Amino acid sequence: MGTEVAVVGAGFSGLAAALALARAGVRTRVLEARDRVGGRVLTRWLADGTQLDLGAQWVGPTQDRVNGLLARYGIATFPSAAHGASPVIFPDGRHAGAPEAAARVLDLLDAYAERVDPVAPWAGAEAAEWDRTTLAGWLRTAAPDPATARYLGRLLAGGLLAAGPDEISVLQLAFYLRSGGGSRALLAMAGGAQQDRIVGGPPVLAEALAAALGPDAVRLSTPVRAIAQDRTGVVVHTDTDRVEADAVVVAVPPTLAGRIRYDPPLPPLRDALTQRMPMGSAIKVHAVYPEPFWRADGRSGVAFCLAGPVTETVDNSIPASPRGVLTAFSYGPEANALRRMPPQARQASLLDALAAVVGPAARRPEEFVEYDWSADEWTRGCFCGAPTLGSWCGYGPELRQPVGRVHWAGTETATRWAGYLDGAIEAGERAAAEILARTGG
Ligand SMILES: Cc1cc2nc3c(=O)[nH]c(=O)nc-3n(C[C@H](O)[C@H](O)[C@H](O)COP(=O)(O)OP(=O)(O)OC[C@H]3O[C@@H](n4cnc5c(N)ncnc54)[C@H](O)[C@@H]3O)c2cc1C
Repeated sequence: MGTEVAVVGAGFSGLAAALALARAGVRTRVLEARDRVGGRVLTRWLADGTQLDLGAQWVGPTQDRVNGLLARYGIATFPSAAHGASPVIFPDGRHAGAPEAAARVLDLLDAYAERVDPVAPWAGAEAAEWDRTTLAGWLRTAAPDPATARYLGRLLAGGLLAAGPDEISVLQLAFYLRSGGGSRALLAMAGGAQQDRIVGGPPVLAEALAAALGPDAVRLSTPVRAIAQDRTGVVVHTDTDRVEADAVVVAVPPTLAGRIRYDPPLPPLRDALTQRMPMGSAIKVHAVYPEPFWRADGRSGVAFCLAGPVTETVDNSIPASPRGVLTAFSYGPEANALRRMPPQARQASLLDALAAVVGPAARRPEEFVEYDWSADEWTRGCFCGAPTLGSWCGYGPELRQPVGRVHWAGTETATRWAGYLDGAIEAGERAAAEILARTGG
């Protein structure tokens, strides 16, 4: 009998790992807690066929892995909508351009990113200092004025990592910029990570990957509770079953990997890492209107807000539907404040924020759809997990280091486009390659 590998999690990372192993002739069994594949992607359809992507939604240039898979399975994309002005909205309600000095500070951060090794961010000469410096603290001296500091704090900590600028280190940000190819690649719509959307939504690709694995390769509604290993193999325990294998790929965010029981227990530094990579905190809501009325006023619906519960809005209407979809993102402390509100007050606060972007008609959507990934047992936050202050240097080397027969995947372990669908695929393929290298596959 040949090698057999169990994969925990049927997100893009677990599916990519399983496919790479299956292609090399390795028998795989994917165990997925939810009753669906795809993980942090979820598309909901309104009765008239309007597509609402509640999780990941964009792909862009240089994301070669995800774009390659879309091409392989014949799944089309369409450009994100942005017709008209895309202002920054200041706390006094003024619509204007981004603070002028922001570009210079971004250049400086991009230069920092160039000095980070995406495989070993903890290893650089400045790593320790950057790892203990918060983005907010750094901006207090690097940005020439408070408005620029506020703008960049919300843009970078919020927009990229769904956190507050007090919560992330300069090293984590520099790593993230490096991993995605620089601030412009990460932040731009056209030419950047927000360029395109997927016809049918990202779950279509996850379902294509699962189908390529063949029937019965993925077991849904099967949370993995424990992983035991010894000299001869691993045993993966679910609520009802035990799966024996030669190795296991754990393709879930580190914080969820820490909720699985291990026998023998994880080494101290690896377990400590799982305690120090909390998920980001984002709330993504969709307000749906009979049409994208803001376009008639010359507004794109794309805006960046310097105050209030919403940091970013985008026009998420799709070409195939006449309806207008405005999507708002709230991050970090602002998202947490929203969670503390009763649902009606939360909705009113979010619609007020949309009204500040496109006018009072925003307060009367036909549909209002929110999804909070922090409330989801099998994700517990988004967009991804990130090391807390000091943790890259303290525990980074444990991130991808296998523990015996247990290998680690998930977008958090990627070196390129970490935090994204593309990074999830890289990570899965890398974990598969580790196993193949060790089994001579
Ligand atoms: C709101 C939002 C917006 C985003 N926007 C974008 C975007 O526009 N573009 C982009 O590229 N990325 C985006 N992302 C990030 C992207 O979704 C993730 O990087 C990617 O989906 C991560 O894939 P993964 O396989 O590493 O992890 P996951 O998708 O989290 O997969 C892990 C899987 O493991 C399962 N699981 C967890 N614990 C267990 C267990 N104990 N036993 C069995 N199964 C378990 C989970 O159910 C899940 O299916 C976004 C994410 C969110 C939530």
